[in-house]
Amino acid sequence: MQKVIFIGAGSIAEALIQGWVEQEVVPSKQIYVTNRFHFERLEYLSSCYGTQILQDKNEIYDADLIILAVKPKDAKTAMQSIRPYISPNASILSVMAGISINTIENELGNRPIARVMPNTSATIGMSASGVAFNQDATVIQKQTFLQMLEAIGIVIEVEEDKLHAVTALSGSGPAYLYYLLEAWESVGTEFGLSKEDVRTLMIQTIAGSAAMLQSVKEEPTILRQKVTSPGGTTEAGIRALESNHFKEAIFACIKSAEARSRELAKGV
Ligand SMILES: NC(=O)C1=CN([C@@H]2O[C@H](COP(=O)(O)OP(=O)(O)OC[C@H]3O[C@@H](n4cnc5c(N)ncnc54)[C@H](OP(=O)(O)O)[C@@H]3O)[C@@H](O)[C@H]2O)C=CC1
Ligand SMILES: O=C(O)[C@@H]1CCC=N1
Repeated sequence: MQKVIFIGAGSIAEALIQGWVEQEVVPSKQIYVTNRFHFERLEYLSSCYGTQILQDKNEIYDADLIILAVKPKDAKTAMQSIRPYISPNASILSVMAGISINTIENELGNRPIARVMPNTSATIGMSASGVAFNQDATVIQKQTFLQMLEAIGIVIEVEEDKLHAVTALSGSGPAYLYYLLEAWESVGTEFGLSKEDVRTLMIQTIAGSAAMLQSVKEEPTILRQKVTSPGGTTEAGIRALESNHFKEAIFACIKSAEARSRELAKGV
């Protein structure tokens, strides 16, 4: 990629920029960023990562790749604002939740489009991303998109409709784990442990459990059974989760997020 332009320079844009710059996927001098009002943010990104600030929309014309990274509610205005300046040769990578490939084609014309759902762990090369392509993306262009996404973590290709579920699971997923850690810290400190000690223990517990799932290839149910001694502490804990409707809460969480992604697609 010679010239990459981010339309929207918020949280996920920073995660992608940091991942791509550190993994040397795109040299920082070839990455341009723009926002609507928040120009200090553009200066912050330049100072941290060496990215360029888009000074004039005419600079969009020779971009090879446009990254759409604005909130879904701002999607149409953002696309309409760049439409007169995009060259027919530019490809699009959109990370906007819910915004369909069809909507992007209607606004920006038929061209290669990757609709991607990454997560903020892209910052450290650990994103879990889903991607769907439009029909204009050639095999070579898909490979290029996939290489960019593999540089910031793992990626799976899915049918576009399944991106709503990917968004609810892995797109939002880091927030659920951070929320869990917040709860563990609250209860751990009730027992007199320091917040720092609880954090140290539980971050390693999350990392160790994830590494076990990746390396030993056993079902989560089996791994759970290996922790759960009959009549022991884990059994008591799991029973409390069940009586407090843990599974129902998780189902409600993912289904609400998936439904919200579908609403965003309709502009609700
Ligand atoms: N955060 C996350 O974990 C993830 C987010 N996403 C998706 O990424 C998108 C961005 O999310 P996030 O980074 O969190 O949002 P942020 O609010 O952090 O960033 C959005 C940015 O878009 C800019 N913007 C808005 N309108 C325009 C416009 N017309 N032209 C140029 N820039 C504009 C805003 O600038 P200003 O402040 O100046 O208005 C802001 O900096 C969303 O669609 C979200 O669904 C996908 C995966 C994960
Ligand atoms: O909360 C959101 O809408 C975005 C999409 C996935 C993560 N953040």
